[in-house]
Amino acid sequence: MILTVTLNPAVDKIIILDKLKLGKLNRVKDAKALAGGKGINVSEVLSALGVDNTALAIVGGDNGNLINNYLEKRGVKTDFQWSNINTRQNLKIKENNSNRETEINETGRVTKKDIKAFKKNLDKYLTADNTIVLSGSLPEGVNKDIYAELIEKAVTQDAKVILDSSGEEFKQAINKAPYLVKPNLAEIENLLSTNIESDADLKKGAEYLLKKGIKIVMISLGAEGAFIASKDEAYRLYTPEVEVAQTTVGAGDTMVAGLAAEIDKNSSLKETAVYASALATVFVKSGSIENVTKEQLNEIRNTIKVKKIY
Ligand SMILES: Nc1ncnc2c1ncn2[C@@H]1O[C@H](COP(=O)(O)OP(=O)(O)OP(=O)(O)O)[C@@H](O)[C@H]1O
Ligand SMILES: O=P(O)(O)OC[C@@]1(O)O[C@H](CO)[C@@H](O)[C@@H]1O
Repeated sequence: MILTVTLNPAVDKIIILDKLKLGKLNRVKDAKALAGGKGINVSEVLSALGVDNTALAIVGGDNGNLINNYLEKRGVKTDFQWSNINTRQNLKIKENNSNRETEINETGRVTKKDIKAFKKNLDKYLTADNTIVLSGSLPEGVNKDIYAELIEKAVTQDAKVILDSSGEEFKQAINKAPYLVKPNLAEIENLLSTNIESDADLKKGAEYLLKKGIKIVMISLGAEGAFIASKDEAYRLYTPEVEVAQTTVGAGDTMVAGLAAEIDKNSSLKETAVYASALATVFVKSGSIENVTKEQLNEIRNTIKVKKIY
């Protein structure tokens, strides 16, 4: 089974307007509030695909209730730790005239008690049969080594950990050898303090992570596609150009959902990468995975070009 962990979930408030006028009154064309946070998005995609999974998260207050109800309506299985602190709200501003997206994410906060209870609950899921997705930033009140600590525990139970994080917590976590990491370009550049401009640079970046004992490295490159590597093989994937239907927010999470689904099935590295890339691209093109048909997914899948690096 697949489990997703979101220590810092959010209500995503999406605001759509023609052009954002800073320092002026702006009237919005459309607005909606969705359940968000990276692991929760992964669970939503998996559930829409009919892949068995449970979303674990710390939630609280009215925003926690909104997330809970939203997921319940969509048939997403959850096992939430309830906090006395209201879950954060993240603002996403989409400008129709330019397609520019501006994200304003709150920090989020939990107590030591929330974390202790969450970890205790998570322990029961750490078994060899499970694939565990650790995703997103950490709220205030959580130590930066928490992902490292959770990976260390999962590894001793032979659970496979997929990690999508950044900053200090990412740096600490990679030393505990999660099964797969999915940095985007900025995250890997930041980790290595270098610019990545070529396939050779991508290969070097992936090698740095593989040497730590990580089995698979998937580097997502936005509209440019992705790069995947294990110690035995590596591929550069070129995805087709598509028009952004709504927003690219959540494209990375959709890719992680695809990776988790394929890894849980023990698919080949190439098939895993192609499926995850196709899913992310079809999400960008359609605005959601909910209404995507198998035919639409296959159409994108067949247009992805794959170059073998080694
Ligand atoms: N503009 C785009 N056009 C086509 N495909 C895209 C676009 N943006 C993202 N994708 C697809 O989604 C994948 C993940 O995107 P990206 O590298 O931006 O991840 P991310 O930064 O983790 O995303 P997120 O915005 O969810 O945090 C890409 O590898 C690609 O397959
Ligand atoms: O602040 P974090 O945890 O880094 O990212 C949170 C977030 O921006 O990521 C998701 C999209 O990937 C959104 O649902 C959510 O608002």
